[in-house]
Amino acid sequence: EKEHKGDFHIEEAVEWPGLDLKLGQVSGLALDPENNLVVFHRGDRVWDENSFDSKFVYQQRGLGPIEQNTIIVLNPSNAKLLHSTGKSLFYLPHGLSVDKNGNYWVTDVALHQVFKLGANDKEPLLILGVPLQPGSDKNHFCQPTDVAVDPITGSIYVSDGYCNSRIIQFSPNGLYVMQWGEETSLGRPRPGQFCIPHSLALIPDLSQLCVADRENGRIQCFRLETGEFTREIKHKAFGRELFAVSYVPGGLLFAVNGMPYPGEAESVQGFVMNFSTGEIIDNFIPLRKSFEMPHDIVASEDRTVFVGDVHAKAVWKFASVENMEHRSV
Ligand SMILES: O=C(N[C@@H](O)C(=O)O)c1ccccc1
Repeated sequence: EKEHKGDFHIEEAVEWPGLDLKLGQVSGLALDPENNLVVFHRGDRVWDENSFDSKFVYQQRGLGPIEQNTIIVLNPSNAKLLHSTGKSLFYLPHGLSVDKNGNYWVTDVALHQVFKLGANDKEPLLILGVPLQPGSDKNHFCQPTDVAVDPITGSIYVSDGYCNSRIIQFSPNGLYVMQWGEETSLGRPRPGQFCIPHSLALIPDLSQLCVADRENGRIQCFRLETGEFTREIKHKAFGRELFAVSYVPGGLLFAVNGMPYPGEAESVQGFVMNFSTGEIIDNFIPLRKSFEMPHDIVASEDRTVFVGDVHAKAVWKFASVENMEHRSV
């Protein structure tokens, strides 16, 4: 029995049939208001070293948008397909979140855009950014990675991105409000500096936004209203890269890291943390197959966790189990 603190322990739900869903690269996961699993995937398209030129301009626009439905909604127990949408809209899906009204919010790193889609609409309700044009002003993104909407204020937060180092806040109807963040300078990364802000976890009850600062291998959290830095969560066990974060009300923070660099000790895995102390209380890996590039993580209030992998093209489900010692008393 592996070491873990307290009585919280999760392990793969091996009855979940989501490992062979015949999806493309799985880039984003979210849970909708009915707690169904929403998956954002790339169909037959892949992001590889030929996808962009040195100025971050997408090189395969001649292929046209992905023909398959890139947003699919699954029953969280048996992975049955409930709904799908998002065909002929996207080139390289990346981030996904679902707002309290069930709208899908996504980012596309090839289009350098952010989209709001109604659950049953074909036409987007809102688009931010200029198609296929990278940039770093108020109207352009550069490979935006994720988007999150504050359920209380309706404010929109975008993590921008692979080739920018900032978080931008927009008003509920998409007007630029403010931004914060800067590139990591040489030496030790300082608060508010990013090296690929890669995933967002919005914490409405604490009015904070936490960011997976991917290549700095850390989580940084900020005040929603001001962008003021509140804290950093970083552990040696994360290794060099921290890919994604997800928060569940009640105070647990979930994360996944990256594959270890050659010779590095820290293995690729999921983490469960106590948000207020930042302490790791459990970690987890699949029983079936292995993490290759776990790219997004989403957790529900009953502590069910899903992890999507962009290289394994798989979605694992994890569930919390009673601690074995508990049962013996
Ligand atoms: O990080 C990369 N990709 C993943 O994050 C993703 O696929 O979202 C990547 C980096 C360099 C070249 C090609 C891909």
